Amino acid sequence: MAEPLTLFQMGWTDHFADQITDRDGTPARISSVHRKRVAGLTVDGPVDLTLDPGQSTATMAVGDWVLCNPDAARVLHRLDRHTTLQRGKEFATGERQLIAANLDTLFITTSCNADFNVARLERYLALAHDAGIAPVILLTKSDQADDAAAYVAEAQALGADLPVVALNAKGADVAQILSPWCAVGQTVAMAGSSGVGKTTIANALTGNTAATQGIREDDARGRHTTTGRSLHRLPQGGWLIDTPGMRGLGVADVSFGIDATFPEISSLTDDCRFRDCKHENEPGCAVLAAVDAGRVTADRLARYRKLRREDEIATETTAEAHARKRRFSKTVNAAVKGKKRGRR
Ligand SMILES: Nc1nc2c(ncn2[C@@H]2O[C@H](COP(=O)(O)OP(=O)(O)OP(=O)(O)O)[C@@H](O)[C@H]2O)c(=O)[nH]1
Ligand SMILES: [Zn+2]
Repeated sequence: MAEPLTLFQMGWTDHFADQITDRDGTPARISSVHRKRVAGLTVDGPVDLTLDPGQSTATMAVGDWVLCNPDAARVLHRLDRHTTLQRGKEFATGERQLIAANLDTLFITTSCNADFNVARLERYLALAHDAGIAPVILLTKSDQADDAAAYVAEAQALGADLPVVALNAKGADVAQILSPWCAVGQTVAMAGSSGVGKTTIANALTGNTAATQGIREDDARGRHTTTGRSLHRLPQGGWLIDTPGMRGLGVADVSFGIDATFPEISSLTDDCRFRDCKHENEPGCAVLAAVDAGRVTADRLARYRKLRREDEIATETTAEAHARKRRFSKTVNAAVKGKKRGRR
C-alpha cells in the first residue's frame, strides 16, 4: 500500500478545518462516486463508504471532503465546498449536474490549430470564474504550429492576469511546465474538446498510462462510466480530477462568471440608460459608446451578448423545470387527495 498521507497533502485547508470544530468523524476526500457508494481517502488509507438510506450519491462529487465513520463505512456529513464545478443542466430535469468539487485550477485546453476558438475559451472561462476556480489556458500542439506565439497572444488578450501556456503535450517537460499548479495539496482538472491532448497531458502529469485507461476502454464503446478512480495523485504532490463529466460543459446560471470574463464590458453596463439594456441599439448605451470609441471590440461584445443569451435561456429553463415539477406534484397530490376523499 502507498505511504500514508497527511490531510494537508490531500488538499485539506482551514476552510474545511473550520467546519469540524463541533463534529465527530474522520475526514475523507472522495476519490470516486458510484451509484450506491463512494470511495474516499483518509489519513489511514482508502475507504469505501455508503450514504444514509434515502441519500443519493448524486449529491457527492469527486474531490469532496466528508466526515465519515470508517468502521461503519458510512458518510456522516459532507463539508461545504471551496469550489464546485457543475455542468449547465440536465435536459430532462433542468438540474445542474455536479462534475467535481474543491478544484483549485482548471486547465482549459485547446490546440494551436483549428480547434482554437475564442468563444469556447470564453465559455470555459465564465464557468471557471463563476465557480471561483483559477483558469489556466493550455495551448497544445505548439510543436505542429507555424506560429504558436500568435495563438498565445490571442489567448492572452482574454485576460492580462490569465496564465497562458503553449506546449507539446507529448514533450518530456509537461509535468515540469505545469508544476506551478500541481504542488502539494493543489487540485486540478482539465476541460477541452476531444483530441486536444487532455489524456496525453494527464498521463504526463500522473507519470503513468494506467490513470486514464478505464476511460479509454469505455471510449471504444462510445460510453463513459464513473467506475474506476477519478482522483489521481500526482508525483509532485497535487491531485488531478479526471471525470467523464469534464467534456461538454454548458453554461447556465453563470452570469457572474460571464461578467468576470468580460470585465471591460461588465464594468460599463451600470452606466447604460436602461437597467435591462441588451447593448444592441438602445439609446444611452454605455457599451455601444465604448465600441464606437474603440475601447471595446465589436467581436467581444457580440460574443458577450451570445453567451449572456445562452446563459439566460438555460437559467430560465432550470427555473421552469422546477416550476413544472411543482405543478406536477401539486396535480399528483390533488389527485391523491381526491381519491382519498372519494373513498371516504
Ligand atoms: N504533436 C503533438 N501531438 C499531440 C499533442 N497533444 C495531443 N497530441 C496527439 O493528439 C491526439 C489526441 O490526444 P488525446 O490526449 O487523446 O486528446 P484528448 O483531449 O484526451 O481527447 P479525448 O479523449 O477524445 O477527449 C493523440 O494522438 C496525441 O498524441 C501535442 O501537443 N503535440
Ligand atoms: Zn447598454
